[in-house]
Amino acid sequence: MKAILVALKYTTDYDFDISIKELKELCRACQIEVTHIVTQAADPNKTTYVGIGKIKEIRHLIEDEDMVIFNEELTPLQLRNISDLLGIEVKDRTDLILRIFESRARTKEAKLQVEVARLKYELPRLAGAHEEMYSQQGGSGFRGSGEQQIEIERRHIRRHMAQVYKELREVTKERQTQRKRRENMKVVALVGYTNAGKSTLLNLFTQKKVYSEDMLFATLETSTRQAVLKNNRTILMSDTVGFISQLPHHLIEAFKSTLEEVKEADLILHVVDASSPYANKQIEVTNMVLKELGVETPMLYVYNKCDLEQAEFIVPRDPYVFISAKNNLHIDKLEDEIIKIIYKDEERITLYIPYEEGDLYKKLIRETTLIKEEFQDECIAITIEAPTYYANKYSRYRKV
Ligand SMILES: Nc1nc2c(ncn2[C@@H]2O[C@H](COP(=O)(O)OP(=O)(O)OP(=O)(O)O)[C@@H](O)[C@H]2O)c(=O)[nH]1
Ligand SMILES: [Mg+2]
Repeated sequence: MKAILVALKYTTDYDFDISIKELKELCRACQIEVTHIVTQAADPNKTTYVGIGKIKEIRHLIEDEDMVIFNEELTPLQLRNISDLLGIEVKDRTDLILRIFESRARTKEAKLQVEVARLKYELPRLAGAHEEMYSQQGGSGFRGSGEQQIEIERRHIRRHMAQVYKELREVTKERQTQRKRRENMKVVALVGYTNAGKSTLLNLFTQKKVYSEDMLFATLETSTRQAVLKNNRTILMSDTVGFISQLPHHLIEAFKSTLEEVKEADLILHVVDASSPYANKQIEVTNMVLKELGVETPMLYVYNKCDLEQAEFIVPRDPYVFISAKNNLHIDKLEDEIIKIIYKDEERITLYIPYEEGDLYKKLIRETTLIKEEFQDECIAITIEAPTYYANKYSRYRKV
């Protein structure tokens, strides 16, 4: 499929460049070939987004393209007017992002979340499409029945939406109960701009395959895996959907429940593509979305792709590490930092476990960090780093 892209340049040049580059990436992810990029330095026009002169210019450009794609979410009015004027399919940035999410969603929850976002986007745009259709068919005479038809469709969508919401609530509840069974394990969430390298890092830690690709939004679901750190502690690591500037609001809403896990994590690894010329901006966008979600979890900045040259001057934000997930560089240092942060509230205790209580010994080894063990006559003396409440819970083992 081929498309002409249309963008307004009314913010600073810098943001404009990022956003055009991303729109092209979004097209690539949708297998759409870009033939022209039409820009205009102006504020958005209420009725046609770009000026009417630009619309004419676009109309002249159209040859064998299938659609014209606008760089921002168009209002229902703009969408209808532009479609009328151009006589070709008109899409916007939100529609592209929704499409990508639709094609990538795998779990039931992600599918339902995207469906909610899609329905919310479509509902107010329904009228536009139909009015156009009916006016083409027979002019004003059909108007009455056309409006009736729209009302029927609207009601249908609303009913469907209520059904999807209900299903979504059930699925979310199910996942939340599963999450409660995570024992004593610490949870580390990978968060960051799309294509930063989150899935690559998760793979490295868990040695299991999570889909990773040089493409926007390769990951849509929060996939959680166990990883064993070098202090032998098992943690849970979750991968999340990548962020992007101008992420449609409906999508943030829809994905809120998935991102709830980020809120409850013990640590966020904010993965940054340090080779991107837009690294600083991408950090800001990600932090803004997190703020909107009310996330206050401790954060460690992970500047990834340090094997490549830095395209932008980066003043690292504390605390931070520079790594390369793909080339396994400085992962040791990253692990040290993770351990330092997530186990900071633990204390060192020595317990004397009688040989008969081998199961307790195994449990403690699994749940805590073993510092030293000594096989004595009647018991094993273990020095461990464990949550502070362990001292109380196992007080009877603190003396021989
Ligand atoms: N050069 C280099 N490339 C890397 C590094 N880490 C990841 N990549 C590449 O960056 C691309 C994106 O990696 P992913 O792990 O899929 O990124 P992501 O953050 O999960 O992306 P989304 O799922 O879209 O949010 C892939 O082509 C990786 O091979 C690195 O350290 N160096
Ligand atoms: Mg990913």
